[in-house]
Amino acid sequence: MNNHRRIEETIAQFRQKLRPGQIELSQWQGGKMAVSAVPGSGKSFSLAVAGAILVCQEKLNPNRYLLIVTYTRSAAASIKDKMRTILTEEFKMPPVGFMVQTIHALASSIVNRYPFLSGLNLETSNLVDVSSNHPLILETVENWMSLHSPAFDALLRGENEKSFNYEESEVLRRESVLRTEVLPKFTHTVISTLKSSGWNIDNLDNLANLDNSGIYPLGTVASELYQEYQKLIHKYQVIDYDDLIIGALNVLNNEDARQTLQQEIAGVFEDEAQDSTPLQGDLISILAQDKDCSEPNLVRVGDPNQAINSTYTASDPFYFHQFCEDCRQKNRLFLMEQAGRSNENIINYANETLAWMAEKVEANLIEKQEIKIVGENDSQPDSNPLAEGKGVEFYEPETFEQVLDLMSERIIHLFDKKEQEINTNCAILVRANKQGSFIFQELQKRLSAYDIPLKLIGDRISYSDIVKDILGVLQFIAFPHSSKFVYNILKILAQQEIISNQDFDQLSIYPEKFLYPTPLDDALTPEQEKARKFCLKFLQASIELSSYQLIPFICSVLNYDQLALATAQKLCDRIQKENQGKMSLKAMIETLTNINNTERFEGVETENEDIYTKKGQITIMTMHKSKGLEWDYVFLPFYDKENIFSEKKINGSLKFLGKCDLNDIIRTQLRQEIHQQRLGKKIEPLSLHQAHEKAIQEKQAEELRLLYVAITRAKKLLWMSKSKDNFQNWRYS
Ligand SMILES: Nc1ncnc2c1ncn2[C@@H]1O[C@H](COP(=O)(O)OP(=O)(O)OP(=O)(O)O)[C@@H](O)[C@H]1O
Repeated sequence: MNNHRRIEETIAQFRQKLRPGQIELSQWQGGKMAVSAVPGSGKSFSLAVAGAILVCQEKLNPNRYLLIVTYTRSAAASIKDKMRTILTEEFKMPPVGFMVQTIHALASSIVNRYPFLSGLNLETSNLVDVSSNHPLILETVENWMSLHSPAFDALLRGENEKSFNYEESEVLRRESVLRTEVLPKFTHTVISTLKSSGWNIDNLDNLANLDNSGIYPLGTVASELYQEYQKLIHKYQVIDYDDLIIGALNVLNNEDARQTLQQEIAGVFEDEAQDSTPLQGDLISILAQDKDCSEPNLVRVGDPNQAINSTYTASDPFYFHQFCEDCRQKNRLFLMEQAGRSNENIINYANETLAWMAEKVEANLIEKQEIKIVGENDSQPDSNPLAEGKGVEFYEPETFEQVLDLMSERIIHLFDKKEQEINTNCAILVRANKQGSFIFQELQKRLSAYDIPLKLIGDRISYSDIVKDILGVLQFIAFPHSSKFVYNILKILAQQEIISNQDFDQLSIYPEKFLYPTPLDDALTPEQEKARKFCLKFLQASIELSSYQLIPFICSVLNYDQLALATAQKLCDRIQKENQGKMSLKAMIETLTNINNTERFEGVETENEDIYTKKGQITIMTMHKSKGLEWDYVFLPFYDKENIFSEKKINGSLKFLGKCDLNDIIRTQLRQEIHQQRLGKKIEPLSLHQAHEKAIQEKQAEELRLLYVAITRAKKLLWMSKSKDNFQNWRYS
């Protein structure tokens, strides 16, 4: 049989295994296509199959290849692996003619190829991963506050400006709240929303439009913060992740470079398209453009109901939604509705819950979709498996203690059978990390007589967090009279769950009073006293221990796990090396500040996703982390759909700003402006009240989508419970 016929036959065999939606994807030959898919329908699986078919049919090669773009490294690795296997084992072809990259790896390869056109210099600049507590953001806030702009004064005066009389301790308190709690998040939102949409620093004046919409000139605040941030980016010669995308787009402004890249790229497939930002969408659209065709060779695959990062990152499902609408009008929208992951009862429950969710929030925030079971001859092994018990179990005992008892009993029953221990896996999914550590401790006690491995996946194991924590403690030791450093250390202790979350602004305004109160000062509460004792413990250690022992001591107080301790040890070695063996407090702070400000950190990731889903193991992790994964049994012990609609309480220290969360307001207002600009429409900016209402809806919808993601991870059993004394206040922590 000749090679061509063999390939055609293999393609035909593959297509027989595909489901509706997957087939159309595998038949794609050019132009725009949108695929909206339900959870577990095989998005990554079919992208890999369709990709391999295209590579073989079009004889793609390193000079003209298919580009597949994803948003996480693990997804990229998994698709790459699948495509290699299909090409080599099924098609007996070399694994070439395609490239799978995360969007940032793609941007960086373009910038590296055309450094002069990008406007960036990756050789001399460090790449920084900016979050709201990154030093660049904190310095931006600090610099802006020291400008004393009228916009800052408006925030300081707060909602009831007439009753504010600039009394010293209240000014200090409000400044501290703005500096530590409000402005870092606000700044991060502004920067990431504006930069990721390509809002140029030259047209910041347009932001003043927003100022008509409420008591605070938020547009002016946003514009001033953006300028301060950009000054720092240039001062420190660093590049953030949005700069990378902007750099790649700069390259594509050059006609020669653009045409070269477009000629190389036969088409672009995008996975998880609901997670993209406007400029990321622009980048792939331009790369996918074919010179002979009016529209790009672009396939975007996603699930609008799995958009779970859009209220705290710049990713915005609005654009995938628009793309789908555009394709729908041209009959180029396809649905992947069949999913073989879960038992039918779980699927029915997920569908009912989604329909209920769609009723609860505004249209477009929840996509009405229905998961269908796969056909009889489906090729997925053990598709829509038999249920364990009823498949869906729901408990509502009086107390959370009873929830823990019920959950332990169920787990013991499930894992008691020897065979199952090896062949099945299980996850307990929680909303917040500290719920996870609490459950972990409680289950350890209850399951101690059984040999059932429990694995707690925490979120705080990244290298950059460790650097920040140690630096924060050392800065406090060096400057215990600084309100800022006292505040930081209290935050670090609370994050590590060593002390409880309290009003840290109040404690840190006058550090001396807090650390060394006199009998005339107000007595501290037991929780405040505990926080004070930990601070003093660090100060005491700095006197009693040698500087070589200080970092290990800090790590032991912060309860670091083995992985974090190993990282801390590496840091000590690095500090020693950079300071010719000297480990003075000053040297440690300088080195760590430098690392923290300018370096890009790869977390210490010895863990890959396989350890989350290991057979015979019970994994405890957040719902956010569970996206893309699946387990035989899934437990949701904090399940409470109604609770999502209870209004989030405003922290007492923030009350002077009114009922609205300024971070949510600015995100909503900016997004509306950006959406309008992109659609070429112009409407009045949202008022403060409208933006507040809209932000609440968006947050609730995202909480619902998160719950939907968690529900759809289960294959054979979905176990849910809510107790009358549920930990309501844990939900948003
Ligand atoms: N046509 C098919 N034939 C055989 N197996 C399939 C088929 N489609 C999907 N699968 C299998 O279904 C499972 C789920 O696929 P995949 O992980 O790609 O789903 P997904 O849509 O990305 O899920 P999620 O949205 O929940 O992340 C995988 O084990 C995959 O191999």
